Amino acid sequence: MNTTPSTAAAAAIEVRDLSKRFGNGHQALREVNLRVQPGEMVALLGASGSGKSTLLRHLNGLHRADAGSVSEVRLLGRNLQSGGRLSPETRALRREVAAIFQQFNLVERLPVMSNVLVGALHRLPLWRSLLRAFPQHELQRAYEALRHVGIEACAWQRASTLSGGQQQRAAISRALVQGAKIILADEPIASLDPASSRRVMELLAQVNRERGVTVLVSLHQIDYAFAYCPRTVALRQGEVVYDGPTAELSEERLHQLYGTQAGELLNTGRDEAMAPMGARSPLPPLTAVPQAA
Ligand SMILES: Nc1ncnc2c1ncn2[C@@H]1O[C@H](COP(=O)(O)OP(=O)(O)OP(=O)(O)O)[C@@H](O)[C@H]1O
Repeated sequence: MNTTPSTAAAAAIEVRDLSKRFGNGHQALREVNLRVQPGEMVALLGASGSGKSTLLRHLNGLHRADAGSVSEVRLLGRNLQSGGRLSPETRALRREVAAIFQQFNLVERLPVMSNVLVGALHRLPLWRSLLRAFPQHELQRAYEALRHVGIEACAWQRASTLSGGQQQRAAISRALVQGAKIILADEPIASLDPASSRRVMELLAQVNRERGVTVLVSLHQIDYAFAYCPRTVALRQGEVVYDGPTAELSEERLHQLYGTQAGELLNTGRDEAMAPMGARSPLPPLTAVPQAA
């Protein structure tokens, strides 16, 4: 993937001068500027509390920037919010964006299949979406998406019964069914074991590679960024302190950028992130999952 932004095409994600001070006075983001081109897979790296979740939430309108500021967030060339106000396009734009956020991922009491079919709701006429009357081809698409991520056997289980890794895979199938052009994933591998982490990252990378979906994924540790994301944007105390090729983020550089916090981003199992997928066969191509119209 290209890591050098070109100015010609509309960016998938464009953030200008984004600042956020919460009601308690805490400044979580400071004049963040970011441009992500369509088809990029970018890691958003930072120690705990550096503003990763806050930034991602601004990108789907869950948070609004400081009122009256000059901030602007544009997705796919369209305005999502500016000056702390959501644009009338927000709703339409949310259909193009899949958010894989831990707290809001799945409706736990509903079956996995119902959660995945939520991705298709925006394509249905009102009466069908009110009655949750999904046409056969949408059911088929949802089933194929679950099959692709390897959890079709769980289709009719309550979402609450899935493991953490399976829940993330269900959320990725929902993104496939939605036909999202952008995936925002907020620490999708936090608290997963290495094998599940690799599986989730491989799936995100595959959707990026084969469907051209732009992926912005927040990560606590650099290892998985090295393995899967050509570009890294690093935050420290709400500021972008690095934006460039992940390969150039050496351990020494991280120490320069983060000082004592660098240990939080390093350590861990680079070997685990880089390890081959083991005896399991590689992921089949995504062609089995029909594209959303
Ligand atoms: N609603 C809120 N009200 C007040 N402060 C908040 C709110 N949400 C986040 N913060 C603060 O803003 C800062 C950035 O938080 P954020 O959750 O974005 O960090 P993060 O990089 O995602 O951290 P982690 O890796 O631990 O998830 C933190 O200091 C946090 O306590």
